[in-house]
Amino acid sequence: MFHQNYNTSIVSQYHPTVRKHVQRLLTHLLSAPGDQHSHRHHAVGGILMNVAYGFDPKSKEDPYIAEALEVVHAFEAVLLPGAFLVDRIPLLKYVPAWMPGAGFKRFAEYYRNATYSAQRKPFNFATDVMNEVQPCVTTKMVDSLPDADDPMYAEVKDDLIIILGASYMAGVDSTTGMLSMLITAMATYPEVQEKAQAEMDKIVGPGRLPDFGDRNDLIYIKALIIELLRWHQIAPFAIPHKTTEDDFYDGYFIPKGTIVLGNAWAVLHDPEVFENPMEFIPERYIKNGNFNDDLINPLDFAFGYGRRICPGRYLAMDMLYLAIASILSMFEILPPKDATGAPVKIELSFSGGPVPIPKPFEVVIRPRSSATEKVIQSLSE
Ligand code: HEM
Repeated sequence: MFHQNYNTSIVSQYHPTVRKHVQRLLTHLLSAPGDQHSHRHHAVGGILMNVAYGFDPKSKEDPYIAEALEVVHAFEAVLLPGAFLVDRIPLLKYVPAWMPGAGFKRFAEYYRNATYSAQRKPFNFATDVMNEVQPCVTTKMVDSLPDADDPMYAEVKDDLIIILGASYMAGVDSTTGMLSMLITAMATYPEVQEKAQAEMDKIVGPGRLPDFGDRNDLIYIKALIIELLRWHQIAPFAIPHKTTEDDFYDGYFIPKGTIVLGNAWAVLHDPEVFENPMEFIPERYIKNGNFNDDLINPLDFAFGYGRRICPGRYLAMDMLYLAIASILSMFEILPPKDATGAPVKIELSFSGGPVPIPKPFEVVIRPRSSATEKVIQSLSE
């Protein structure tokens, strides 16, 4: 279902939705730049909900989003190795839920219910008012469900509900996190920002927003986005995989059932391959004015591997492209200043665990000129 609805040829159908939410993001950044983190989060969440369920969660307090986020954050907590005592003392699996040490059982029970509700409510809403929501993955997939009296109906419908829920839950913090990296990189490397904006001015011009049709001509922006995925990964070890059969790799025997972690960070920061790997240098991905295909491409690592590779990667790349190109064409991003007026270096801090999400940070975002301010004002819905 995921690959069918989020594959490379389908995601262009979602461009109007991506465009609408990115434009709303720009107007929010203009009117309340101090809330930039929550604006980005809301824009990405809006796209994912819109694509999956066909409704537009305009308010940041949308109850479906609030419920889903609670589950997202619990999921990120449980991915932490050793988050629960039972990880270290497996015998605790057999004690009753009320006993000390069995907090994981109460946690699991609470979040099983919360997940059930967060997945079903938006789905039920969309299917209850099918004629009012926009065509979306739900409306399309409900049509392909078996008849209600078919013995497979309940199981297939349940799978659909879970997968639709996963699209929001897996996509929102990861994509917003990459946009946090963008803001940090731009405030830290002003010369990169200037080059990106110079390209934008040359190819797009000052009087309009960039769109998907400009993508192939924006070589520097492409290199910048690829460098962003190399510089910081949102899940540097992906999700732990388990071997399904005995294997040999590079002379090592790997028995069936081994937990394997792909270390994207090590590959993408190898000083033998990438000069100054900790620095943000989009130019490394440009050769003779074209995109440099000779270098290891982070797209092969930042979204995981094999059968479990991120199925939302094409939509993620479309969201990143339009949000990044639009923000850079309209806004200037600067580091905050201290009491003496000196720029303060942004030090990113991350939520712990295998999916390290950047925490909100202070930054200055303002329109590049009165011309870009007018373009944004003209977008008001
Ligand atoms: C820049 C943004 C994103 C990044 C960097 C990212 C990265 C990843 C990574 C590394 C994995 C683990 C893959 C593995 O274990 O091999 C993953 C899994 C997943 N991602 Fe993404 N992702 C992003 C956006 C999205 C979006 C927008 C969606 C939904 C539309 C999504 C849906 C999923 C799902 C459902 C899985 C679990 C797949 C499975 O276990 O079979 N992701 N993602």
